[in-house]
Amino acid sequence: MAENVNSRIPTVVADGVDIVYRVNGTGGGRGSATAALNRILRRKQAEKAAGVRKVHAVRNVSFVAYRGEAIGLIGTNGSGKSTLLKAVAGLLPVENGHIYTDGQPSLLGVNAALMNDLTGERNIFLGGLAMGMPREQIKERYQDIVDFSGINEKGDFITLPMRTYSSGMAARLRFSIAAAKDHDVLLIDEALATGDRSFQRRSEARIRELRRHAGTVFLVSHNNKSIRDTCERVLWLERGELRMDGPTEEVMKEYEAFTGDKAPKKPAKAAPKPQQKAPVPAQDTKVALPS
Ligand SMILES: Nc1ncnc2c1ncn2[C@@H]1O[C@H](COP(=O)(O)OP(=O)(O)OP(=O)(O)O)[C@@H](O)[C@H]1O
Repeated sequence: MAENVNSRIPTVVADGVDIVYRVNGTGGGRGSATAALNRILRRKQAEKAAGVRKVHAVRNVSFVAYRGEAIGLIGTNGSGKSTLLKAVAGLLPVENGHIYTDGQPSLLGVNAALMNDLTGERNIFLGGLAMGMPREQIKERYQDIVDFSGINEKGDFITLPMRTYSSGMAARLRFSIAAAKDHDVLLIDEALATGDRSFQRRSEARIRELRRHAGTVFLVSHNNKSIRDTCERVLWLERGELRMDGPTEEVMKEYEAFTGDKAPKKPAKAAPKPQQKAPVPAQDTKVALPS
């Protein structure tokens, strides 16, 4: 019953959010050959080309997230998932609309603070401090973080600089540091994609735990299984717009039909499904992948 009450407490409210990137100097550097070429080729637009180009990454997105929810954010490449997360974390301004958050959102908490030239060990302290953990608490949780990350499974890597880690190892350490703290709102961008299966399982279990501690978790992933295993609600963004917001299975079915992922694994069993595949609009698929 207590959970029911908790689940009605809003933690993130996005109200008609637009996010626009402004890219400077899309015409090339002032004196560069590219700029000169641009002027020749696009005389009329020369001024425009030297100016600012806008990328409208998120369009009129509204949703309310509640305490205790784990919400998956899905969508094809370039659909605005990371952008929306950054805005919820307060790292990007919104052009129109508002984002309200209750508590401190952490975009995997420590990305910005970690330093490649420092050892994993040092980075655990740095990341912990950046998330506002007291030094004593970091010391207490240090070994758990190392064990969770699995960095030392194949040798004493935690005492080596982070630049010597593979991208998967670095992502695991980042997630492990971030997950050591109970967050009000934890925003996870693809962290689970880089780890191996056993790390993914540990991470998923930890996400479930974080939810129980009354936080809200957002998970961006292209791994549909991770989304299904971790989230009970999914927001589907496409070309910056919120296409669907609903229970995981409902949204995933539509999304997989859209991306064509609903590959018939066992044709014999798939017999009744062609009906669902047929209504997928062909144009949608065509416009879905800008990058
Ligand atoms: N720093 C930036 N400057 C300009 N445009 C950007 C910037 N970052 C992202 N974009 C653009 O914003 C749009 C949304 O990008 P975003 O990274 O949010 O998508 P995504 O759904 O997270 O993609 P992916 O699944 O490929 O990671 C894209 O068109 C992208 O080109």
